[in-house]
Order: sequence, then structure tokens, then C-alpha cells
Amino acid sequence: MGNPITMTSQGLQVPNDPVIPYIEGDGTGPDIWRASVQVFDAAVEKAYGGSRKIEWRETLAGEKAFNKTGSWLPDETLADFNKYLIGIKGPLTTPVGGGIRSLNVALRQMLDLYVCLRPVRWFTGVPSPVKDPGAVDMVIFRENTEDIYAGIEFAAGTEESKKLLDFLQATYPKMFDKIRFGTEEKSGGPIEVGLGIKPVSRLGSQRLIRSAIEYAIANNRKSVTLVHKGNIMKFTEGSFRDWGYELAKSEFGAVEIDGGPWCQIPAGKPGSGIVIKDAIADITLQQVLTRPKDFEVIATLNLNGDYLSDALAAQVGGIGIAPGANINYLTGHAIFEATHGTAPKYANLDKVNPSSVVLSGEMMLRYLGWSEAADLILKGVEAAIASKTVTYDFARLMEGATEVKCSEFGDAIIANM
Ligand SMILES: NC(=O)C1=CN([C@@H]2O[C@H](COP(=O)(O)OP(=O)(O)OC[C@H]3O[C@@H](n4cnc5c(N)ncnc54)[C@H](OP(=O)(O)O)[C@@H]3O)[C@@H](O)[C@H]2O)C=CC1
Ligand SMILES: O=C(O)CCC(=O)C(=O)O
Ligand SMILES: [Mg+2]
Repeated sequence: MGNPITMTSQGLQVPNDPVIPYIEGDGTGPDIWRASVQVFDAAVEKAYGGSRKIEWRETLAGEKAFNKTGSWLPDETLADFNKYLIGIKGPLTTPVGGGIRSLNVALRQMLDLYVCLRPVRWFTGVPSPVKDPGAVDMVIFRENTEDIYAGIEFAAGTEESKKLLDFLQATYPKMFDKIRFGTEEKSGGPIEVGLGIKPVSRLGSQRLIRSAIEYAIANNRKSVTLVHKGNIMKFTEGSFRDWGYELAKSEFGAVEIDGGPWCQIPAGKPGSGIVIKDAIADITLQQVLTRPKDFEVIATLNLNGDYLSDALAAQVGGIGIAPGANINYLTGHAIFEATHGTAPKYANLDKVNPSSVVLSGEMMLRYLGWSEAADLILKGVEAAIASKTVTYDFARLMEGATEVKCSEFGDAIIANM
């Protein structure tokens, strides 16, 4: 049966038999879930000898939901995550161009999971394209509810896009002039311009950056870097940076160093010594490679965070080992999920690396306060990799490795706990 996790003024209240909803996911999702859930159950059993147990509750989304109910994201699924607070999911397909909008993004927005937390660290022995992967130890805080992911888009040639173009022409003629092919005259025929809106708010930016600074304080990190493209997108990404510095000063007492805008939390305050700095997104993508030690906690907008998390994962072994969480620290709601997608060409082959979901589960157990079980998962993953018993993605880059299936890698983690 199990009991729901709740949130009170004292924080998360986790029973010994919490109900945790899960979505298997599309593509490789079911293979990965089968391997991962065994690892979670084994870790909890070994850590607590039967006094604690997760009651898994399947909840539907994606293709499985559509085939069973005719809805891609049934109301019951949202109700489950609302009621049980904390869940875990596999990847869900999003078609490119037309078709349904992202169900992954929809869940984050509907539950207001404003932090996308993606830690990036290297496990000894994992093959990497960089010389010193151990230098990569970063935690990305990606804003998860705003930016162009808000989904306010108008397809070229539609009545909606024409209306918006007409509005812009009438209200902001100078700006409208910058739309290169925005009139029939300029395009030499029908107007075909897709339009998108990028909302970025002070509240949305600051709650994300606050979480990043609080994380840096709680985890003894040395810096928080605000990553943005504020030189070009001045009033969205530029404001994100400005609001970040403003918050660092007003809430954490940071003071400017070297003439600003970088600032530092002074002696005598929690987090003393932490530097809050900023970097423009394009050079950041170079510098996380060339000077990874300069980056510890990164706070950034939705799209930058999406790009950065896959790029950084490559340095520590790829998205087969890149966990994540979507969290609202105020309500306690959280959905844990891998950084990768459905990898459809490998669906039902029992082949891919389950580590991203396994380590997302490790994050979930730690979030529940079940750190003994979380530690066992880390131990199992580390030892399985050290014994070079790995899935195809690592085996193809490792000398002397034994390639195992997705399910067998799960077994190897359990055997090494
Ligand atoms: N949160 C979510 O649910 C997400 C969903 N998606 C969706 O997934 C679909 C496919 O996206 P796509 O861009 O192809 O990206 P994917 O992440 O699904 O796959 C890209 C490549 O990454 C590697 N890879 C992915 N997962 C694993 C794994 N578990 N183990 C080892 N290697 C892995 C594979 O590389 P190789 O070919 O080298 O073996 C794979 O071909 C899209 O519909 C997209 O919208 C994407 C991201 C997140
Ligand atoms: O929703 C999707 O399909 C893609 C999401 C994604 O790439 C991500 O969250 O990293
Ligand atoms: Mg992504």
C-alpha cells in the first residue's frame, strides 16, 4: 500500500514505505527502468534490512499513456505527482517541428519544478575525450520554467503569426523593421516568418539563482557562475545576470570585488568566500573544456542549461552517465530523470547504459534523506566501472572491457554494493 511523502514547515516528511510514482519512458526507457528499479530496491533492502521499502506506483505518460488512454499526459499522472510529491521518470519522445509539445517540459511547468539540477562529475575509469576528466566537478542549476521553453511560438504563414507581425508593425515600427523578411515587399512573396517569445522574469531568475547560491553554501563550493548571453539578449539574459548579482548582494551580503560586477560573500556570513561571477555562454562552452576548475556551480537559463549539460556530460563519459532532477524546493515536488533522451535506435535491445537513471535515483534517495542507500548505489556504480564490466558506450572506448547488457550492468552494480 505505502504512504505519501508530505511537506510541512519542518521540511519533507518521508515514511518508511513511501509511494513513489514512476514513468517508464519511451524508446530505451523500459529497458533502463527494469535495470534501475532493481538497483534501487536492492540498495534500500541492503541499507535498511526491510525496515524501509519504496512502494512503486506506475503512472503513465508518452506512448504507453497514449496507447492505453488516448492521452499523452493523462490528468491522473499529474495528480499522482501532485499527491505523492516525489517521482522518477524515463525519457519521453518529443517530435521535431510539428506534433505534440514536450511532455518533459510540460511536467516541469505544470508542477513548477523551477530547478533543473544536473551534477557533472567523473567516476574513476570512465573513458573520456579530455586529458583530465577528474577536474570536472560542476553542478548545473538550469532555470526550468521560462525562456524559449515556455512554448510561445507562432508558425510561419499562420493567422496567429500574421496578427503578431501586424501588432509589431503598428506598435514598434522601428523594431519591426529589423525582421528581415517581415513584409511581402521584403520577402518578394508570402511572408513566412516563425516567431517565438522568450519570457525571463526577475522572480523566475532569482528563485533559481537563490537555490544555486544556497547549494554552494551547503556544499562548500567556491563559486557560482551566472552563464548568459546578455551581451546580445540584453533584457532577458542580461537581466538574468543583473538580477543574480542584485540577489547575491541583497540576500547573501555579497560585496563587489575588483571593481565589480563579480562579488564575494564576506567573512562572517554563511558561505563566506564564495565568489559570484558571470560568463557569456559562448566562451563558457570553451572554458568548461580548457579550465574546468574555474567552474563549480553554474546558474543559467533554460536553453543554455540544456546545451551545457549535454556538452559537459561528454567530458565525463557521455549522457549514459548524466543524472538529473527537476525540483521545486518550496513545495518539495521533484521529478528525477536522466539528461539523455529516448535513444530510439536502441529501444528493446537491452543495450544502453542505465547509469543516468540509476544515478538520478541515487539523487532521489539522497533528497529523501536515505543517504545510506544512496551511498550503496555510488559504491556499486564505482566498483562495476572499476571492474571494467560496462555497457557498449564505455566498452567501445575502454581497453580490456567486458561489454554487458543494460540489465547485466544493473546486476553488476548490485553485486558490487
Ligand atoms: N528528458 C527527456 O525525456 C528527454 C527527451 N529527449 C527526447 O529523446 C528523443 C531522442 O533524442 P536524441 O536527440 O536522439 O538524444 P538521445 O539522448 O535520445 O540520444 C542521442 C545519443 O546519445 C547516446 N545515448 C543516449 N542515451 C544513452 C544511454 N542511456 N546510454 C548510452 N548512450 C546513450 C546514444 O549515442 P550513440 O549513438 O553514440 O550510441 C544516442 O544515440 C527526442 O524525441 C528528444 O526530444 C531528449 C532529451 C531529454
Ligand atoms: O523534452 C525533450 O524532449 C527534450 C528535453 C531536453 O533535452 C532536456 O531536458 O535536456
Ligand atoms: Mg537536453
